[in-house]
This record gives sequence, structure tokens and C-alpha cells, in this order.
Amino acid sequence: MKTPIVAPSILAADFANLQREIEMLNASQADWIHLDIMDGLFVPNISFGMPVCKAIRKYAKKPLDFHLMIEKPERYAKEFKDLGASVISVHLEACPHLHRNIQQIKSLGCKAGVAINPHTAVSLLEPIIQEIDLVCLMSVNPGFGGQMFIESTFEKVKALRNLIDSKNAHALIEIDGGVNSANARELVQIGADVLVAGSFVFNAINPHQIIEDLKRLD
Ligand SMILES: O=C(CO)[C@@H](O)[C@H](O)COP(=O)(O)O
Repeated sequence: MKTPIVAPSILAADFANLQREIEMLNASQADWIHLDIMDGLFVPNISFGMPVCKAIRKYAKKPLDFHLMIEKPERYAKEFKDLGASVISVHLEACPHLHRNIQQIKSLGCKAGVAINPHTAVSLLEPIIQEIDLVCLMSVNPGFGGQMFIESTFEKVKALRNLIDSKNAHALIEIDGGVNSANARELVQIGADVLVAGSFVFNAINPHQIIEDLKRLD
């Protein structure tokens, strides 16, 4: 089985000890650091903004994967790029001009991702799948960490894998929400490339071991 990219979500970290948490990830086998930006409008929660991103960037030695759960993300794409973003994902449901958003992110030199909510059909990605570098499949309703994985995500992963392969597209499939040792193996087996894990990593007694286990699923 292929080795997934593991992207711990900093939302579940201890914010009172952010430097320590980032240094823990730097020393771990984590591939990316996932940053959940929530505006209290698109999702019913506010997470953190630019000053915290700046602090994360100061210590992070891994690529930063920004998941923008915000309205009008074009207002901030450049700032996130300047804050070290390697990947910027915007929500299909928040972007009436999604193609333009993708063009903007790519023109900044970042990988462009599109996130879709659990109720959003994979088929809606068909017109833009060849333009994007990553699809973030939400396996919980966005807005909060620590929620239960929604089982119907498995079928969406299969549908997305078929769509990407049938179009000879290159987008990575990222799974976000409720990822743990009970679902990770099947997700990768059916085509997931990137596993985002928040509470499963940061609430663990040994986060290094959890990250290692997510990478070695055989
Ligand atoms: O985007 C989100 C939630 O909206 C996710 O990135 C979660 O923060 C992942 O955390 P866990 O579900 O793994 O705790």
C-alpha cells in the first residue's frame, strides 16, 4: 500500500504551548502542517488568524497546508502565501467564482486545493478537476475538531478517485475530519493520498507514534 502524506491539524494543538507543539511536529514523521482558518461566517466557529499563523510559520519546518473555511478567500490568499503557504484550499460552497480563486492561488505560486463539505457531490468538481492540485474531502461538517468521521466519505473517495483517474488529472485526495486508526487504512486503500488528523494526534500520549502508525498502514 502507498504511504500517505500525513498532515496534523494544528487546531487540536495546545495553543498555550504552540512552539512546543510545532517543534514536536518538526521532529516527527508528519509531512505537512494543516492550518484550519475559520471566519465565523462560512462555518460557525472562529479559529485563529494572521498573528497565530505568523507564530506557526516562525517555527514550522514542514510545508504549510492552509484550509480556508472563509467567505471571499480571495481577500487573504496573498497574505497566506506570504505567511508561508504551500497549499491553499478554498471551499467550493463559499466560492461563486471558484475558477478565478484557483487561478489566483496558482498565480501566487501555491498549490491550489478545493474543499467540499460532506453534502456536496463529487461530480461538481468535474469541470475544474484538471486545474487543481488537491481536493480536500470533508469527512465531518467543517467548523470544529474532534468530530466523528462520516462513513459515507468512503463512497466519495471512490467516486473522486474514479473522476481523477478518468480525466488523467493529478489532484491529491485529502481527507479531513475524524481520521484515526480505524478508518485510515481503508481510506488509503481506496485512493486517499493525504490524511489530516487533529485530535487523534494531539490528544495522544505519544503523538510521534500515532503519526508513524498513520504513515505505516501495512
Ligand atoms: O477542518 C477541520 C474541521 O473543520 C479539520 O481539519 C479538523 O480540525 C480535523 O480535526 P479532527 O477531526 O481530526 O480532530
